[in-house]
Amino acid sequence: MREVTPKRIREMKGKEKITMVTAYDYPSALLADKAGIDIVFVGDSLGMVVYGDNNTLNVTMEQMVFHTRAVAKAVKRALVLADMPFSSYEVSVEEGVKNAVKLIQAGADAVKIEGGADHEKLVRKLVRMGIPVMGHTGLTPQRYLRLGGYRITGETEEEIEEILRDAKALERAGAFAVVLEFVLADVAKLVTEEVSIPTIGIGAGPYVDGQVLVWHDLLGIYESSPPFAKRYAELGKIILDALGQYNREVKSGEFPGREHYWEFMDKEDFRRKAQKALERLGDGE
Ligand SMILES: Nc1nc(=O)c2c([nH]1)NC[C@@H]1CN(c3ccc(C(=O)N[C@@H](CCC(=O)O)C(=O)O)cc3)CN21
Ligand SMILES: CC(C)C(=O)C(=O)O
Ligand SMILES: [Mg+2]
Repeated sequence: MREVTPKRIREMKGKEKITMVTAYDYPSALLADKAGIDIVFVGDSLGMVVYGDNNTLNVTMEQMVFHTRAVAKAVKRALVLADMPFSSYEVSVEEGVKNAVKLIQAGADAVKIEGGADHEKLVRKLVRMGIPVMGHTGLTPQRYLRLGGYRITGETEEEIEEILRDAKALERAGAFAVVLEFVLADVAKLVTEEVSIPTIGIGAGPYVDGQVLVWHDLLGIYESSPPFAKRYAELGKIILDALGQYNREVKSGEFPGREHYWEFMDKEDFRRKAQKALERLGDGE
């Protein structure tokens, strides 16, 4: 059992802000855990930032299982959370349960689903069988086609009602937290006051119980980050500079330098051995 548990996350509401960041591979997860992040999250955003799609709809259970395994091997302290991908839980509660189990068996401590009120039965079932669940409302990227793109939510009475209904349904069904994505800050504040479980915002302002960002946005290695993401570094630029320098040094002969290769000290010794080796090859023909 890792140090940060769903119970601990629940207890942080109103006391200490919850930090969450995505990670999709072993070295990244190692760093996120070392930095003291509370929740290391294998998001289905990997379909976009790792696999190059322009939405998250093609992400498969197989991909989520493989990336979750790599991340779970690295994390010692943080809670490991895995996204349920599009179509892995909508068809039936049975299928949702089977797929959630696959992510848990890959090393996740909890799973996240998009929506709330529509999945109350699934959430209740998972929680009763011992799988902690995080919900997700506001902008739900798996509804990309119906939404016609990614935009802010919570502007109309109907949307505010829908977001509140989702959050309350998740609370009732036993979810341990809920993500509020791209929600007007006033609405996120209202939801945070209305439910007893922590709210974790992304593009939802400061009046929430925690924040989540996508790895590639935070570190500056993705060209089309959402407008609400803060870039804490420009790793893309650093990587580009390093690769450019490598390319130039190989072309010019500067790399490999003397410290990066090994050679015979005694050239006569080498000449004799090489001669023997060449002769033996000749015999075999
Ligand atoms: N790299 C990355 N970061 C994210 O935060 C993220 C993903 N990917 N993929 C899954 C979802 C999708 N999210 C997004 C993506 C784009 C916008 C965005 O750029 N909105 C624009 C308008 C875009 C449009 O017109 O389609 C805006 O200015 O509001 C918002 C949320 C958040 N999530
Ligand atoms: C944007 C976050 C909350 C997410 O669901 C993801 O990264 O997949
Ligand atoms: Mg997601």
